[in-house]
Amino acid sequence: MIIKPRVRGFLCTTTHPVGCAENVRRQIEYVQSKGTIAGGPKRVLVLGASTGYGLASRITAAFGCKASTVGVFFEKEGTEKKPGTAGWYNSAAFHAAAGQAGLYAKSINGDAFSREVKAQVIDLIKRDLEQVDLVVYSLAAPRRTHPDTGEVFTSTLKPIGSATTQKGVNTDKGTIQEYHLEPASKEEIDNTVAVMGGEDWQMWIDALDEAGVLADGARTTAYTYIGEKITWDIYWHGTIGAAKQDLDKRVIDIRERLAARGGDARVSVLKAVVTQASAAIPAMPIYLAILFKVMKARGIHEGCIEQVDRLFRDSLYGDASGPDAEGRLRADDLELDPAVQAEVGGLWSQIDSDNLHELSDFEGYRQEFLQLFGFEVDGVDYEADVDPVVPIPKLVS
Ligand SMILES: NC(=O)c1ccc[n+]([C@@H]2O[C@H](COP(=O)([O-])OP(=O)(O)OC[C@H]3O[C@@H](n4cnc5c(N)ncnc54)[C@H](O)[C@@H]3O)[C@@H](O)[C@H]2O)c1
Repeated sequence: MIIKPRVRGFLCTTTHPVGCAENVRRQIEYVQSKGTIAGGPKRVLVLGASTGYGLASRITAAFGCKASTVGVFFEKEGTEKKPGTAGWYNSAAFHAAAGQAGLYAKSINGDAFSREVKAQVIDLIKRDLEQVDLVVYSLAAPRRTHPDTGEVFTSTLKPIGSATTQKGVNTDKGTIQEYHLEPASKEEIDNTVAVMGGEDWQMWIDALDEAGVLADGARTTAYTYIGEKITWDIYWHGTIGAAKQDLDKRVIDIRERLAARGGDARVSVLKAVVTQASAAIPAMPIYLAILFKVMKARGIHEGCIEQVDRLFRDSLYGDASGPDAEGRLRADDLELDPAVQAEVGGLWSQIDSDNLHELSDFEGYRQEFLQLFGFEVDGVDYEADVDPVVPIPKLVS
């Protein structure tokens, strides 16, 4: 099959297995070029391990720390007629590379919010690794079925308190538009917290600890975004921000639980990057396009792998950058540099459809977006026939 990108809004409905594999190969190469992470974990569970920050975490753990990894994700396999999801192909490529490097890697494809998947993971750890030293929580999901009540919660991306009108880019047309968003209802806020807040993270740690599969000194981290004024209306002060603030509350109990045996729990703040999750957030694509322009000009542009590699080396397993006043680990320092934010703010206030390409790196954003799905990756022959059926070795069903 010859596969071309088919983009609809913030989704690309096709994927390219070879391009996805190449993305994974490059991330591995990046981490290897930085050398071994001293004192890194040896047995790691990554929840949300197939794309974005979770994939980068799995790659950093495996190829930076030589860790055995268990990955959990929710992806679709390709068929003869239809490509699978990018996370499927990324995971197939990760498993192949880990196998070649002699690194243990097994994955579970299923709903991480469910009790069944938690039990499956615990069985797998008991059988193969005994315990884990690090649990990375990197799920980003639009909905969650509650394991106790069966209730289905759907998250929304809305402001809280008052309506907001935000600049955004129509990614199909490449034009700037104003987007009006009504404030979320109490129920919408609660539902978003139920999906993206810390309850499930806490359920995971409780279940793993009760099953005795957390090693003494085990650590866990969940990822958050805070950003600055430009995105606060829709992010930190909006429904998704409410969910992220729930992580900040839950981490205290989780930390106390792990500290009893010398372990630790931290929320880690990462910068804004292009992922399937962030592409869906209003105002994020245009913010990213401007941010890319500013950070690339200063030579400080970073993607998922650069961020997570730095987080592991400097904060999670290093002491170059300790917790902030709120106890969070930070890798978003370069994005939040006041000079960077001031420049982004200046461009933001001037941007319109006519100067979009001049004042922002919209082309860079568009390319990174397509690369998430394996397209526009250098060195890949997109005219060549490709088999969309790619097995994931060591997938536990
Ligand atoms: N993208 C950003 O700019 C950014 C910035 C800072 C923090 N973060 C945070 O990083 C975390 C990961 O986000 P991302 O942007 O890498 O997202 P992503 O969409 O790239 O990855 C989401 C992962 O979750 C998995 N997943 C989704 N639903 C699942 C389910 N029900 N069961 C099992 N797995 C499931 C997917 O398979 C995938 O592996 C989130 O907490 C996000 O808020 C993202």
